[in-house]
Amino acid sequence: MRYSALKGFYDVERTIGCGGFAKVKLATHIATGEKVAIKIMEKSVLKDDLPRVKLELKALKTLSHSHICKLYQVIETDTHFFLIVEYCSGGELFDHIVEKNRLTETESRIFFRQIVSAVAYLHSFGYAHRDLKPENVLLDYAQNLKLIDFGLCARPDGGMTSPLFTSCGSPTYAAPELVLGKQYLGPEVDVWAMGVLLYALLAGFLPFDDQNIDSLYKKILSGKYEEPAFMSSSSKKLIRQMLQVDPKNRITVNELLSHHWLTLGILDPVKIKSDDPHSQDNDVISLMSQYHGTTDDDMWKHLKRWRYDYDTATYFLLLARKNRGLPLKISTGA
Ligand SMILES: COc1cc(O)cc(Nc2ccc(C(=O)Nc3ccc4c(c3)C[NH2+]CC4)cc2)c1
Repeated sequence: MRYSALKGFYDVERTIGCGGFAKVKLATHIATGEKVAIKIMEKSVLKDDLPRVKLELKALKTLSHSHICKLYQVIETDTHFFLIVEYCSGGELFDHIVEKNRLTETESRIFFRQIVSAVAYLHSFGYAHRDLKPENVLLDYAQNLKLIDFGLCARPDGGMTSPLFTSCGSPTYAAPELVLGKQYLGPEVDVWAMGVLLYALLAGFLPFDDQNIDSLYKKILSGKYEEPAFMSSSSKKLIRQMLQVDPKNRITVNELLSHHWLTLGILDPVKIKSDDPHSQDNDVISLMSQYHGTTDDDMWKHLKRWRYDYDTATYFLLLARKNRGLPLKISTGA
């Protein structure tokens, strides 16, 4: 299908993912030649899910973290939403686990620290992801972990206190209180899902799995799962603390940050460090101001409105190129 809104700005290539009401295409940002992913959503299909898109956009525009997939540009037409985001060339963490059968405790620790850092950062803004599953955890070119798909994330008014009613996310990772449709508070749901993720990293299969949805729910509500013999006792203990049926007994994200299993071999607790969301980079600014035939000051004034338009994408993508030690260039694509 031709997307005229992208014409001249992005060369759209193959489909790399398709979820419920969205399709994700690989594309090239013409001005910089950088690869991007474009999440395409048809408004007619979205219908009453439209507020979720608005909520995700609001979240993504405030979030800037090395382990959260970056938003570059938003294009809205009468019929579509286009989210231009960071291309995670390593694909899904899930495929990485399957390929290696299961990961060692050290490999799992490295990935899990990144997940906890991203989720703690998200929670510090009062958001909960609520759909943490291996398919929503991608890898970039350097095997850094990237959280994606904040379509279900919630920022209930008044931070995390107000209960969220909508049951959402995929059942295999759904916490018991979600399965019961109980009033629940976001953060604990993410801790349960991270427990399922850590189990999948270490075991290579899921703690609760069943073809039949009712028996899957029964297993989740029982909180009983197999503890493979090859798992270390400290790993088993940590997973038990995360897969507590009663959310009140579950370990919190903050306790995870300094948990000995996570800090083993690394002195400091996991940092929720976020690279400065919108730092001013003068090399990129001067290249863009030359290209636009304007002054550095005016270019920065224009950029720091963070409109998430094509110039915002060009700025972020040139910054990404610079961080990869590549030469900076802007071309007309002609
Ligand atoms: C903020 O980031 C978001 C937000 C959102 O709502 C959805 C996404 N979705 C993405 C889905 C996939 C990719 C992606 O890059 N997928 C990808 C890349 C490379 C390969 C694969 C998938 C699979 N085969 C191996 C190679 C990027 C964003 C992001």
